[in-house]
Amino acid sequence: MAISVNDAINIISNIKTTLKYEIIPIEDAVNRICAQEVIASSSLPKFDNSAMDGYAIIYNNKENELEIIDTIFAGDDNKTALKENTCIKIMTGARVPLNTTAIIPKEDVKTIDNKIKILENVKEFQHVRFIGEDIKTGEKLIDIADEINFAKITLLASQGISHIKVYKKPKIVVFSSGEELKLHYQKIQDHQIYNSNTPTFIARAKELGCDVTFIGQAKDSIEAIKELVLNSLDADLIVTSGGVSVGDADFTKDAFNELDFETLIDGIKIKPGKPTIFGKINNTYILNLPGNPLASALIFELFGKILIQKLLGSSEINPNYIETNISEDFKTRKGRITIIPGYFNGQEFTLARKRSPGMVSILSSCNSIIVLDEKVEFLGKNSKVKILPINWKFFSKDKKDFLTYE
Ligand SMILES: Nc1nc2c(c(=O)[nH]1)N[C@H]1C(S)=C(S)[C@@H](COP(=O)(O)OP(=O)(O)OC[C@H]3O[C@@H](n4cnc5c(N)ncnc54)[C@H](O)[C@@H]3O)O[C@H]1N2
Ligand code: MOO
Repeated sequence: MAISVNDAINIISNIKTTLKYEIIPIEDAVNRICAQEVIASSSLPKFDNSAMDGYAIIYNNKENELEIIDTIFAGDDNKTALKENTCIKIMTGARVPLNTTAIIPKEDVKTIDNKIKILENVKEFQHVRFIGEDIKTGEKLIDIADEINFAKITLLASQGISHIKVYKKPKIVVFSSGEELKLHYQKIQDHQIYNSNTPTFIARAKELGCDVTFIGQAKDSIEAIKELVLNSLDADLIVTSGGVSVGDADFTKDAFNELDFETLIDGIKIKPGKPTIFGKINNTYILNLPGNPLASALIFELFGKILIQKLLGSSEINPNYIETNISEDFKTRKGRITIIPGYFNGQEFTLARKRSPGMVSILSSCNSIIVLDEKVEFLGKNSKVKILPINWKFFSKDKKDFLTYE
C-alpha cells in the first residue's frame, strides 16, 4: 500500500548501512565522506609572523628613527631580538623577532641610510599574525561523516596530513527492464525505444559519488530479472526502472518476491512516481523506480538522493531548500503531493510546463524541483515556494550584477 511522502523519507533516512572504509591520499578525497575525526595537531599560524613586507618594530619606538639591524625572510630560523630604537626588515610570512609589537609596511617608511622613519600612524600589534589565531592545536577540523571538499583539503594539507580515512564509495548497480527497450548504442526498430533511464541513473549516481556498474538490460521475464538481481547482490544498491506497474508484462515485483525481497516501501503517495518500490534482499537495497522517465528521475531526485547520502555515510541526509517566489500563476489538482521541476534564475522559480511523467525533454533545462503539498490548488505569481536544488554550480548565461545592493 502506498505510504506518505514523510513516511517514505523516514524509512529511507533510517535504513541500516554497513559502511566500509579505505585510506586514500587527500588529493583523491574530494567529494568523499570522511570516516575519521581530524583534530589539529599544530596551531596555525605556527608562530607569530608578519602579514606585510616591511619592518618589525617596538611599538613605543614609533616616533623615533630606527636602525635596521637584520633582515628576516619567510622560512628563516632567525633568532635576532629587537632592542630599543632598532628595527628588523621582514618579509610576509616570516617569524617576527622577539619583542616585536608592530609591523610597519615598507611603503609607510622613509629610509635614511641604514635607518627608517615611520610616516604613518601605527597601531600596537598591527600586521602581526598571531600563533593559533587561525587554528588552535586540539581544535576539531573535520568530523566523521563530513563531506570532503577542496576547502577541507586545505585544512588537511595545512596540517601536513597526506592520507585520510574515507568511506568506500557505495556500489550501485543499474538496470532496466522492458522488451521495448534497446540501449543507445544498439540498432532499434520502429516499435522499440531507447533505454534512457539506465544511462540517466548511471550518470546521476556517479555524479553523487557512487561506484556504478551497468549490468545490462533484463528481458521482461521473472527469470531474467531474477538472474540480474542475483548477479548484483554484492552491490549496496540496485536501481532499476520499469515493470513496477500492473501491466501484464510488469514482472519486476514478482521476480523480487521470489528472491526474498523485504519490502520497505510499496508505493508512495506522490505524483508522479507513485508505483515506486523500495526494499532489500540480504544487505542489498533495491530501488525500483517507475519506467516513465520524468517520474523516475524526479523520484530519484527526492528519495534516491537521500538514500545515496545514507549509503555514502554522510551526516547530511536532510534535503535543504531555498525560499523564493514563483514567476507566474500556477493551478493544479489537489489531492496528492506533487514534484514539479523548474528553473530558478536567482530571483524567481519558473515551473516547467511540459512535465508529463513519460517525457524526457524538460529536466535538462531545470535546476531545481519543488514538492507541493496535496492541499495546494493554486499559487499566485510571487507566491513563496521552497526549491530543492538539483545540481548547483550556480552560473548563468546572462551577466548578473552581484556587486550592487539596493
Ligand atoms: N492501469 C494502470 N496503469 C498504469 C498505472 C496504474 O496505476 N494503473 N500507473 C502508471 C504509472 S503512474 C506509471 S509511472 C507507469 C509505471 O510503469 P512501469 O514502471 O511498470 O514501467 P513500464 O510500464 O515498463 O514503462 C512505463 C513507460 O516508461 C517507458 N520506459 C520504461 N523504461 C524505460 C527506460 N529504461 N528508458 C526510457 N523509457 C522507459 C516505457 O516505454 C513506458 O512508456 O505505469 C502507468 N500505468
Ligand atoms: O509514476 Mo507515474 O509516472 O506517476 O505517472
